[in-house]
Amino acid sequence: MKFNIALLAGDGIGPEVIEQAVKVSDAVAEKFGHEITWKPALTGAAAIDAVGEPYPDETHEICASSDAVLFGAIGHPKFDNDPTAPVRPEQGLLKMRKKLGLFANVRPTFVFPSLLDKSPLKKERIEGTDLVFFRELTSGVYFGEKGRKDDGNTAYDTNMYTREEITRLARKGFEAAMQRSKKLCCVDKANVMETSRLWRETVQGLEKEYPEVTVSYEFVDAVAMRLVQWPKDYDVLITENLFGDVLTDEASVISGSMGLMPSASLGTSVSLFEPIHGSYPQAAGKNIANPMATVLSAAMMFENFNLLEEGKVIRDAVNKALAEGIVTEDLAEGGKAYGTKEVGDWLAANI
Ligand SMILES: NC(=O)c1ccc[n+]([C@@H]2O[C@H](COP(=O)([O-])OP(=O)(O)OC[C@H]3O[C@@H](n4cnc5c(N)ncnc54)[C@H](O)[C@@H]3O)[C@@H](O)[C@H]2O)c1
Ligand SMILES: CC(C)[C@H](C(=O)O)[C@@H](O)C(=O)O
Ligand SMILES: [Mg+2]
Repeated sequence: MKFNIALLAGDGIGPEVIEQAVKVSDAVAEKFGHEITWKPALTGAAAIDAVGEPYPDETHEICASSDAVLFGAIGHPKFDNDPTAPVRPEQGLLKMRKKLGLFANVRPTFVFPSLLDKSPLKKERIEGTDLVFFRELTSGVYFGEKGRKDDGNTAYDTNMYTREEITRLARKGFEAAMQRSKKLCCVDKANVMETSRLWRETVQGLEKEYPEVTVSYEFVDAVAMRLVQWPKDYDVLITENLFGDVLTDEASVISGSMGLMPSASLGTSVSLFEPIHGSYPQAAGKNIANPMATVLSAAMMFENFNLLEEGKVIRDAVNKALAEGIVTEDLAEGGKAYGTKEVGDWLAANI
């Protein structure tokens, strides 16, 4: 098959981890006889520096006309440390998600057998964990009205959801649950928030369409605790934008590192694949960031094209690297730490 893939490297470690994912994807393409044409485009702080805005129209055109988007990470301390900056890299990410209609962010959490003993969590608690978050990605408090009043001394962000936005995300969760263990957890704060009560009401209304799926409704604060205490109790979780953002970073402790967590953002047209981590500015240019989250995002990209064997060879290579200790410093624990590039080279050579 022939693919055009938009390549948005972004900031910080973005270009370094993207380079490895490209290398590994090219190795997969060569092995299976595919042809990938990469379409690099600007985003994040790099785009602000170059053209004054974080998601330029030209980048959008490239994304919208490609078969998929592979995204690194955006964000730079010069913006993080300046709350008054009028334009921010993160605005580009949100604009991109909205304009591409990427309403469902799929964030799997699973354990790697060779890392079980390295987790700060007890092995018997996490062994066998295999859960997936469906995080709503284009609405909620991220996109509601926000601003300042009282001469700048009062700030507000509005959380807002429509029944339709909840329904389309929840359906993705129900459908995934049907393919898995038929267990769905709706994570909300319905004891306090009206938006969460609409989530609960809407999901309850969908239950009759999926009679085989057992649905539980849990408050987000309790899930934050139970997720690391009894992760195996969960299978498919659906939740709003902000709760999903927070809980999925927390879930990275179960897998072993932020540098291992991939995601797929799905919507109405093109799909996007990105690690859940950020631009990790402390590591930028040092060749120490773990590229596996981005490499595994590329695996999700192949799988989304229904190229399951292609996805599997990437996963097998990552598992082999972890088992053989070909890891970056986040997983080295005093042992030998390989560079970002060396891990990428190893993975590509083992495809
Ligand atoms: N999707 C995105 O592009 C995205 C996501 C999150 C944060 N950000 C941005 O990134 C910048 C930094 O944010 P942050 O420090 O809160 O989050 P971060 O995810 O960049 O880093 C948090 C921590 O996670 C670990 N980590 C992250 N990626 C890693 C990797 N590939 N290998 C090894 N360890 C890794 C590191 O310990 C790091 O200190 C900010 O500007 C933020 O807005 C962007
Ligand atoms: C950078 C930020 C806007 C983004 C989010 O909150 O969605 C990030 O944390 C993520 O998880 O992709
Ligand atoms: Mg996040």
